[in-house]
Amino acid sequence: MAVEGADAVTLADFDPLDEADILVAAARGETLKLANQLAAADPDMPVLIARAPWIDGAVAMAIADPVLDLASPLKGPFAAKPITAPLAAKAALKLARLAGILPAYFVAQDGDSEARVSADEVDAYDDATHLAIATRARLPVSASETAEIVAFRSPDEPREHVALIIGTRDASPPVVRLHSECLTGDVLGSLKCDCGPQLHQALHQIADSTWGVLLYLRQEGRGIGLINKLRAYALQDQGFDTVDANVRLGFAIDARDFSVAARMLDLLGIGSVRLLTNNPNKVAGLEKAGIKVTERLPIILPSNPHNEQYLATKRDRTGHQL
Ligand SMILES: Nc1nc2c(ncn2[C@@H]2O[C@H](COP(=O)(O)OP(=O)(O)OP(=O)(O)O)[C@@H](O)[C@H]2O)c(=O)[nH]1
Ligand SMILES: [Zn+2]
Repeated sequence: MAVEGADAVTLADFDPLDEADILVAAARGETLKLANQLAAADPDMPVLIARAPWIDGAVAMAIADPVLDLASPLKGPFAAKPITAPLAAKAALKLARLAGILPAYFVAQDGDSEARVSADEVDAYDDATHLAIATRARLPVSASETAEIVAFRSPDEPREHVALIIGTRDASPPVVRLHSECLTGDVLGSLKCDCGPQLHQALHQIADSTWGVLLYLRQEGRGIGLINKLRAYALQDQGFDTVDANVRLGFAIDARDFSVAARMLDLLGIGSVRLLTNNPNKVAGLEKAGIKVTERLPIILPSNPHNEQYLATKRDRTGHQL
């Protein structure tokens, strides 16, 4: 049972004897000073924290959520236990990322479960090959009155992605922008990142070219979801940068999978692109998934006092060419 989803009633029902251990990401185990214990030494493995009598629902939430570290310094000491089902433990952490919740669970060994899912099924869930074109329509936008929108979805995944095609298609490689969803930047005009201005600049750069495509990918928060991104923002308010905030939460620095974008391009019949990005990982991700990147086009916008540090971190720690 997800720690963040438990309340007193559901937890008592799930774990009447208060003996469920707690599974967290390895990075969280490190913050909790468990990494030097043998059972928690593998940095690729989640960590199983042995349940102690003083670990109630509130303490479990403090274990799960690093944003609470300042307000409720953790008690401890915590003891790590060996993980008997490592594939299932890893799949559980991936499931948390897909669901946009904190990677922390109460673990009961036996008992009834509402649903069963295998590690393979979790892996297959976001497999980009399941994506198909659902529909397409004309969509005049401010950057181009003749744009066309194409929507994509896969049978199990509720988040649909879209492509906006601008200009007149010919045999030349289109200018392509992979834009990852950012509700705060795209919709609310957040100054903490560069997403909103990049989105509009990209649409205009595409409109100025012969033809191009903007892929709007539902990868909010670099793939960790809106609420976890806002938790990362709360950690940034405590002094951590965007990289360390993700790691403290127990996620990869960048959890996106660009094979989704490659699949969308493939379905549109596009095999080579001129990619608008400063992020070498986007180039590598597309190339690895079989799309040829003939050219990388920079997309640079002026910083503001609120995103200066964020952009510097992108340049210094995640290899962005800024
Ligand atoms: N986890 C997390 N995600 C963030 C943060 N700031 C912005 N994002 C997300 O980062 C993504 C924006 O990245 P992009 O602009 O697509 O890509 P990029 O890696 O910066 O590369 P470019 O193509 O050079 O812009 C969006 O999904 C945002 O929601 C943050 O501090 N933490
Ligand atoms: Zn943003």
